[in-house]
Amino acid sequence: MLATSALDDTLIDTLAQRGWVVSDELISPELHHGLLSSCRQHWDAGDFKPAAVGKGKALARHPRIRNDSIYWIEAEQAQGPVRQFLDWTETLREQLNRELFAGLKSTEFHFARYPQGGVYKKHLDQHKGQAHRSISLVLYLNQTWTDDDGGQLCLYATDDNTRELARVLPQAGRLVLFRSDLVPHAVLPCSQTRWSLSGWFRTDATLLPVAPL
Ligand SMILES: O=C(O)CCC(=O)C(=O)O
Ligand SMILES: [Fe+2]
Repeated sequence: MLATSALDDTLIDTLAQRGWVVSDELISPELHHGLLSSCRQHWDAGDFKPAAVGKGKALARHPRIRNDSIYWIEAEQAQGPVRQFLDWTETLREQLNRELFAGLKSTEFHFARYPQGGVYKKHLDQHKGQAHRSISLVLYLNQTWTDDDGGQLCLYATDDNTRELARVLPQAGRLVLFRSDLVPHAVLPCSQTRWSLSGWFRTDATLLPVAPL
């Protein structure tokens, strides 16, 4: 398998029609191992910060809503597996623009670490009144994960956010794409440290100087 693959027609159609899609085939084991190493190096270097919720003046830590820590990837300095991943997301952005929606202009990605007991309560990734985040991407990095470890990503219906559509186990190399504006989702409590790489395809070209989610 190549280190990374393009989305095939089925994945593209599913994303277009259903608003979310899961694939275990897009990122090679070598690449997600490399990303996990890089993620852990940033953790060991003390680069992660507790994640906040909200925006602008309302931005604050709410550990009962989410208690992960994140490290925003600096694209200009990215090397090795991170560079390879970011280059792939550029190809993906072009593919999504070509085959689905025009107008994805930029991306942003962070590593995330949920401690034991980590959660992220139900939310949408698009801030109210700000349509910049269009497609969300999550790639799971733990090498082993079983049902007993919890930490599933729960996806809910757009028209009824109490109706659960799927529970995605955060297994190594599994990648989820979903509409940031339409798919409510939550991270269920996990019982081992949970590592991931997540980010957004945006419809604006440059990031506003605000702290993201
Ligand atoms: O890690 C996940 O499964 C989802 C994380 C999430 O919802 C977010 O960072 O906005
Ligand atoms: Fe989210």
